This record gives sequence, C-alpha cells and structure tokens, in this order.
Amino acid sequence: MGNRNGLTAQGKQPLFSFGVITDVQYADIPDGRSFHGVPRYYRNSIRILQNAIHKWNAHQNLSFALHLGDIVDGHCPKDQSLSAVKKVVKEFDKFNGRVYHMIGNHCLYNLPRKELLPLLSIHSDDSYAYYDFSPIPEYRFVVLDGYDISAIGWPNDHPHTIEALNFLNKKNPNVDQNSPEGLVGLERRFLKFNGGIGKEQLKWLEDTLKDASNLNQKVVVCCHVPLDPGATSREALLWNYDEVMDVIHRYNCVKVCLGGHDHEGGHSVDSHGVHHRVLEATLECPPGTEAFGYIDVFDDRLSLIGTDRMASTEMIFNN
Ligand SMILES: Nc1ccn([C@@H]2O[C@H](COP(=O)(O)OP(=O)(O)OC[C@H](O)CO)[C@@H](O)[C@H]2O)c(=O)n1
Repeated sequence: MGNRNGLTAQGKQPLFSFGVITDVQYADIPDGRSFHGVPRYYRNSIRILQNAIHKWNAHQNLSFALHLGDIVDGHCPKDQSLSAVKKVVKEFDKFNGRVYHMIGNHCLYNLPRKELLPLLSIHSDDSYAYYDFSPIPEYRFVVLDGYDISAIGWPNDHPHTIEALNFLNKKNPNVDQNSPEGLVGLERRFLKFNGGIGKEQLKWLEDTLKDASNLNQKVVVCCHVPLDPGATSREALLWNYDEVMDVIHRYNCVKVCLGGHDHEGGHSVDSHGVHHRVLEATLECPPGTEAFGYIDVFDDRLSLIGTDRMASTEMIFNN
C-alpha cells in the first residue's frame, strides 16, 4: 500500500490519509447466509480485519481508521456478545493510530448502548453516538448516529424507542417490520433494521456544519446507514435521509458522505455534487478475498484506494 515517497499517481502529496473498513460483523459461528441467501463468513471477517490492520500499519502514514459499523453479527450467541466485541476491538487496537467507530443495527442486537459505546470509545453521557473530529484544521469529520430514533438498542420505555415504534407502525403494516413486502419505491426503507436521526441530532448537525463553514473546513459525513438512494438499495436507506440531506445541502462544506450497511457497496454523486460512497462489507468476502482500503485526502478530492472487493473510487469535488 502507498508508494515510496508518499506521492500519488498524480504526483501530489495527500494532506492526510486514513484507513476504512466496514461491517466486520464477526461471530464465532459457522458460515451462514443473509435473509436473502447471500453467504456470510462470520469467522473469516476477523482475519480480513487483521490483514487490513497489517497493511494499514505497513503504510506508515495513516492518521486514523474508520469502521463504519456492525462490529459483531446479530447471530452471535448472546452470552458471547461482550467477548466478541472485545475481541474485535482488541484487533483494532493493534492499529498504530486512533480508530473511530459508529454503531450499526447488528451492534445493537448484541449489546445495549450503555455497554456498547464505552467499548467503542464513543464517550457520551446520554448514550448518543454522534460526534465530530478534525484531523487537520482544514477538514472535519461528522459521525452520525443512524439509530438515534430506533426500535433497537434503547431501553423499551425510552422516548426514542417509543417514537421509532410509532413511526414504524405508521409506515410499515407488516407483522415482521424487517420485511419491506408491499412497500413501494423509497418507502421500502421503513424497516426495523434501519433507523433515523432525531431532532436534537439534526440541530447538532446544522450547528456543526455552520461552524465548519465559518472555519472554511471541508466536511466528510459518516453514518452506518446510507444517505442517498443512488448509492444503496432502498431497503438500506436512513428513514429520514431526505431531512438530513436538506440540512447538508444548505451548506457547501460537505463534500463526501461515507456509509456501510448495504453490503454490496455503491457510489453516487447527488444533485448538489456531494459524493456518497457506501463501502463493501467485510462479512460477505469469501475466504481468499477481502474488502478494506484507505483514503487519500486532498484539497479538491478524496481518493479511495480499495483492496480486492472494495472498489477504488475517485471523489472529485465540484467546487
Ligand atoms: N426481508 C427481511 C430482511 C431481513 N430480515 C431480518 O432482519 C435482520 C437484519 O437483516 P440483515 O440482512 O442481517 O441486516 P444487515 O444490517 O446485515 O444488512 C442490511 C441489508 O443489507 C440492507 O439491505 C436479520 O435478523 C434478518 O434476518 C427479515 O426478517 N426480513
């Protein structure tokens, strides 16, 4: 990975670079399949993570790494959830740099937020999992909590569980609300394994983007659940992706949105020129294949250098 003098093929030095991987979804169980029959390799995924970290460390110039969510799988036996999360975190700890996590539905099938967030080094008094950081003054990363309004992860009597269940009951009449049967077009996103961004978080996002604009920072928004229908299947889209994108489009500072959750991955450029890159999942890589990468950051583009099943992607900003 990388080249001898740190220059890219275009001959320019990146401002900084960072590692990316998503949907490790580890569990110490035999291989299985998704609901739709796609093979899933629960044990192999941690081997891919080990290889990713080996390559990231060999690169020697990655400032940090991002895991876009779903650290363990929902099929992990519940008496092993804690040890499984700790085992994957221990692997991430071997990376010579900070790792930023976000939460996915499978994390929340295993552990309640209160237990999960400290393990992922997401420090929050109220169990919300949104935060931002700035690796260099010119760039800011905004990490969204896509399960803020969610039927999974909060205590049953939490206002956000109640809001999510009321919302789902209006939008999805199926007995199994993980099923999109009968839902049409973009309404197929109203599934229990997705979630939404609540009012407070939307306000925080708006304030953060305002601040970033004042500081002349470029912003990368990260969320486990994708934000643009062009980059994902309709069934994997954030419930209120439209409200979130309305906020994002009010500011010119957001250049790229990164996501996970939709295991095949995807890339789109939306009506405002924002790139959406949904990353290919580790879990569905057959043994002998892999999916991870690193991103070189420039003032005018992000350049994803993918390994194997993670496609390389040039994300050039429109202004
Ligand atoms: N039609 C369906 C689809 C899924 N389920 C069940 O819902 C749970 C979550 O599904 P899963 O595919 O494991 O979710 P991922 O987060 O790994 O992937 C997201 C998708 O790629 C988005 O399209 C699980 O228990 C399924 O069995 C269901 O009941 N009915």
